[in-house]
Amino acid sequence: MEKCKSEGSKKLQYLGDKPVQLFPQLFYQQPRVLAPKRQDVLTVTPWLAPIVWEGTFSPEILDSAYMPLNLTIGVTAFAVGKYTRFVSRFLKSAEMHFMKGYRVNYYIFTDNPKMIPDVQLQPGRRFDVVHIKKYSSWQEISVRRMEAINLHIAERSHREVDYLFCLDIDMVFHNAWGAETLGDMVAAIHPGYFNVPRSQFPYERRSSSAAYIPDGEGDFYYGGAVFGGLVKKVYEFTKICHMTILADKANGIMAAWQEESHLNRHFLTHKPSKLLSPEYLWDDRKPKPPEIFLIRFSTVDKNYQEVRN
Ligand SMILES: CC(=O)N[C@H]1[C@@H](OP(=O)(O)OP(=O)(O)OC[C@H]2O[C@@H](n3ccc(=O)[nH]c3=O)[C@H](O)[C@@H]2O)O[C@H](CO)[C@H](O)[C@@H]1O
Ligand SMILES: [Mn+2]
Repeated sequence: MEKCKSEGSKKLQYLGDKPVQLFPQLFYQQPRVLAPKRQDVLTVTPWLAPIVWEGTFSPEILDSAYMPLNLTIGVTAFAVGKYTRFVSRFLKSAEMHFMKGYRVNYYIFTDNPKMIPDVQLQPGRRFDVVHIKKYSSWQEISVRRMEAINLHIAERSHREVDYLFCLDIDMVFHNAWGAETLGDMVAAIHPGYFNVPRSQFPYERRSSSAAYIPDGEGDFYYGGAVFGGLVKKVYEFTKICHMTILADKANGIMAAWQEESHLNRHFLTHKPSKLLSPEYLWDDRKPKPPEIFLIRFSTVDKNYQEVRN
């Protein structure tokens, strides 16, 4: 009661006659209804989710809307076994390009906290090491991320972040990744399949799997290395993916591309509200087509055999 009273007695300050500037003045080109910025790529899905491409958005306008919200953006990344070697490059490049000017919490999940390097972070940014067990196969390590992220959101990160991105660690940021990526539920188009008929998507094709997608269905092929959204949405999403993964496990099935197959199955019926173009999930081994103006986040070339054993 006392506390309420003393807070209630705070007076509003008189600020003089200066008009309060609700919207800071910004100068930018008028958007033109009949002159779309990109005509060479799809910029909106049939369910009206934007597809984010360089040239379609203004970082200044977006920052003027999102900065005042004082958001904290979370990142989960797993470094289990030999994948600890990727942490330093990942974090250093993220400090240069990922959500610059925003508060960021990195959550690095590992079986070996001693191997996580101490990377110098910008003010307002921090990282937490989350100790997890190591599963014996790389498939199990990859697929169990859904469960671990889901538990971590419930226990901790739901209180600490507004948005959460779940990223592969064998990746490097090369260019800006900003507020244009924020959305309720965000998926990324896989760099290997943006120009491929859906009959050739590597969806799980066995009807006995909970990740099954029959021929003739599907929108895009999304990568498992990048997804995110409002922390509550990511909680629900990871919960469902973990459940369908467990259902497969009970039947002795591992989907063709592990959790990526389950993610694709889920996004077929629960359409993401925003899509990231392959600028946000690239693969350095691929030649860059002219539609990709810049690469923001890309895989590190690695020796699969060596690093997974
Ligand atoms: C570009 C892209 O969409 N990549 C997906 C693709 O894999 P990748 O071939 O990129 O798989 P990967 O070897 O990078 O494994 C996925 C992630 O799991 C973690 N990890 C994996 C193994 C291990 O021993 N220790 C460890 O920490 C690590 O964070 C890694 O980045 O297929 C995988 C499932 O098969 C995932 O869906 C990846 O997201
Ligand atoms: Mn990867």
